[in-house]
Amino acid sequence: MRDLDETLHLPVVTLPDGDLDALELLLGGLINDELSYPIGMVGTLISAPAHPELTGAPGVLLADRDRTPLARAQLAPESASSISSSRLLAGGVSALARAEHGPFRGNRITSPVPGTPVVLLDGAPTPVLLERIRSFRNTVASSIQFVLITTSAEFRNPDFAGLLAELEAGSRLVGAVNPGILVVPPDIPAAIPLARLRAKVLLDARNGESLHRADAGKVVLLSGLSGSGKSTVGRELLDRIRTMDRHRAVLLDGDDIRQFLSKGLGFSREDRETNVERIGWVAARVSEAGGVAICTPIAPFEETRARLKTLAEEAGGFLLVHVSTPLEICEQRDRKGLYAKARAGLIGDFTGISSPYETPLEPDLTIDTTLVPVATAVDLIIDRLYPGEQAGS
Ligand SMILES: Nc1ncnc2c1ncn2[C@@H]1O[C@H](COP(=O)(O)OS(=O)(=O)O)[C@@H](OP(=O)(O)O)[C@H]1O
Ligand SMILES: Nc1ncnc2c1ncn2[C@@H]1O[C@H](COP(=O)(O)OP(=O)(O)O)[C@@H](O)[C@H]1O
Repeated sequence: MRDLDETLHLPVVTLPDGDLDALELLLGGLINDELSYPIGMVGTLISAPAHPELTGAPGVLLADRDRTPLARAQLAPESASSISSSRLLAGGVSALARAEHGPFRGNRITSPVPGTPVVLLDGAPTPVLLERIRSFRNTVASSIQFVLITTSAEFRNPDFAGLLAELEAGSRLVGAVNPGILVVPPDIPAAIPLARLRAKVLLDARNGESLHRADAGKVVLLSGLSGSGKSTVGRELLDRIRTMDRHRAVLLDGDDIRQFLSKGLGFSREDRETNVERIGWVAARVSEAGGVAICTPIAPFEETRARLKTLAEEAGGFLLVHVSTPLEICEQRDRKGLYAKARAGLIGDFTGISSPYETPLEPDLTIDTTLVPVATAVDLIIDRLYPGEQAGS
C-alpha cells in the first residue's frame, strides 16, 4: 500500500524514442542495468534543467509518449550524481506496464530467445541468402528466427515498413521462419543485446545493404539573429530541394510559426524555449514521414537547440546552420524597423540588444551572409544534406 502511495507521487518523465527502446531492452534483460552502463537514458532523462520536477524526488516513472508509466526507476541522490546538472538512475528499474507504443509491436524481440536458431540480418534478405537458408532448412528441427538488426532511427523511418514487408515475404518463401526485429538504441553496441539473446546463430548475414539512409527525412535548423538571413536562405533552400525533386520539403519560418503554432507566446526565455521545442516537434514529424523540415527561428539558446537536435535525430538526420551575420549588419538591414524600436526601448527582450544570443558551440555549418551570397549558402547546405550529389541536379 505504501509503495502504491509513493508511486502516485513520483514525477513522470516521458522518454524519447531511443530511450524507450533502451528501457524495453533493459526490462527484457537484453542490456544490463548497472549504473555505469552508458545507456542514453542516463544522460537525457535526468538532465536537471530539463526536469526540475525531479529535484529531491527519490524515484521517477518512465513513460511512453502517451504518458503511460512503463517502469519505475530509482534516482541517485543529487550529491551522488556524477554528470554535472544531471541525476542518474540508481539501478533498480522495475516494470509497471507492458510496452504498447511504437510500430511493428508483434515483430519486436525484447527478451532472450535461448537456443533458438537465428539468422542475423541488417537489411532485406537477398534471393541468394533465402536459397541458402532453404538448403539447410530441413536440417534444423525447430522454427528459424530472422533477427533484423536496426537502429531506433531507422526503425521509425517510413521506409522501414518496406523492409519489413520484404523480410516477411522472405520468411514465407522459406517457410517456418519468423520475422523478428531487434531495435538497437543509440550508443549501445549491437553486440551486447545480441549476446544476451542467447540464440544459436545459424548464419550472420549482416553487412548487406543497410536501409536507404539517403532517403531518410531531415531537419535543418537555421539559427541566427533577426535579419541575419535565415528566412531568405531558408526560402531559397526550399525552392532548391523542391527543384531537385529529392524530397518533399516544408519551411517552418519563425514569423509564420508565431502567428499560428506559437500564437500568444512572447520573447521571455521560457516562451522562446517553448516556441523552439514546438517547432522541433513538428519538424521531427515531417522528418519521420521522410520529408525535410527547414526551420528558421532565432533559437538563441544552446540547450533548446540541443533538445531540438535530439528530437530531430530520433526521426532522421539533423543539420545545424549558424547564420552568423554580425549584429551591426543585421541592425543596418533592419527591414522591419525592430532594431530601431529595440534601441529606443520600445521593444524589450530583443535578441542581440536586450536578450542574449548564445553562439552555437558545434554548428555543422557557419554562414555569414555578408561574405556568402544566398545561392552559395544554399549550395553549402545542399552539399551537407546530399553529399556527393550535384546541387541543382
Ligand atoms: N523581442 C524580440 N526578439 C527577437 N525577435 C523579435 C522580438 N520581437 C519580435 N521579434 C520578431 O520575431 C521573430 C523571432 O521569433 P522567433 O520565433 O524566431 O524567436 S525565438 O526563436 O523564439 O527566439 C523575429 O523574426 P526574424 O527577423 O525572422 O528572426 C522578429 O521579427
Ligand atoms: N547573402 C545573403 N543571404 C541572406 N540574406 C541576405 C544576404 N544578403 C543580403 N540579405 C538580406 O538580408 C535580409 C535578411 O532578412 P531575413 O532573411 O528576413 O532574415 P531573418 O529571417 O534572419 O530575420 C533580407 O532583406 C535579405 O535580402
